Amino acid sequence: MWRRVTSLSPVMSTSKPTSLDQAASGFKIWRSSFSTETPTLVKDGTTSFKERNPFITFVLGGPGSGKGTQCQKIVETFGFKHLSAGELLRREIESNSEHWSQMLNTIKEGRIVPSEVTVRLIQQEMESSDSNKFLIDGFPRTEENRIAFEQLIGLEPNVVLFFDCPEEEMVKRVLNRNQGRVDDNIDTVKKRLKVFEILNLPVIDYYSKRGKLCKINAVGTEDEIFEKVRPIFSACAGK
Ligand SMILES: Nc1ncnc2c1ncn2[C@@H]1O[C@H](COP(=O)(O)OP(=O)(O)OP(=O)(O)O)[C@@H](O)[C@H]1O
Ligand SMILES: O=c1ccn([C@@H]2O[C@H](COP(=O)(O)O)[C@@H](O)[C@H]2O)c(=O)[nH]1
Ligand SMILES: [Mg+2]
Repeated sequence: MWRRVTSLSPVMSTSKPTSLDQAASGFKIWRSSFSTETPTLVKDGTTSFKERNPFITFVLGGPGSGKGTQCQKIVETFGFKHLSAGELLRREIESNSEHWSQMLNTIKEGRIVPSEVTVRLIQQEMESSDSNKFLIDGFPRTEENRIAFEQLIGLEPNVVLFFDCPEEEMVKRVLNRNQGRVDDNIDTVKKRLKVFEILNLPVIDYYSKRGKLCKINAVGTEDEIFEKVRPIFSACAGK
């Protein structure tokens, strides 16, 4: 059972990534079910997921920066499998899965769902996919997310895209999105922007230092932005 342990504001003043992430979710996690050992991840009885040597792209950026829009174009042009972490969580909520109400509240408040939950959902989707090229959109949101992915999946991303967009533009896009999302309102957007700045920017910084970051100016039309994305994948796809 998840239990509310803190409010958002004290979270913002602490600097420890692990407790930050847990507190950002607003819930205590059932740590007992969390193993840090790399699982065998056997897909068909013979090949582990890791042995498939998948090409993994993390797609990061603030709320409304255009991650989903650009992922769609990458899928159409380069045939990747698109996994939106937020979408996977929304699907869990819609299917009334265990903890759906905690997930819904977390999303309404712009906080972060525990890593274990999100990584398991991503893992299931990757393992059951026929594709070997993945766009993981909106994940990792925190340093703890990043570490949990590396430990559970046993892999790092090949490339990390970062859609860099001014806050004013992101707010405008989110408020005009009109897709009925519970977090597309000004109060939640303000919280999501804060969470992005405090928890997600350190992840972006980490990948920048590892030489994996492709920073893209996300201002312009959707097509203009895609023309900056295209060369990143053309190099490996021959298109
Ligand atoms: N370059 C652009 N110019 C104007 N509007 C855009 C652009 N790219 C996307 N949009 C629109 O902005 C909204 C947000 O885009 P999108 O859903 O792709 O963002 P996102 O980064 O996935 O956001 P979130 O993190 O909230 O899921 C959508 O309504 C989309 O149609
Ligand atoms: O790894 C993740 C991804 C998302 N969330 C929660 O979902 C919402 C919406 O995510 P989008 O990527 O914008 O669709 C996000 O604000 C978080 O509350 C998450 O917890 N962990
Ligand atoms: Mg999105």
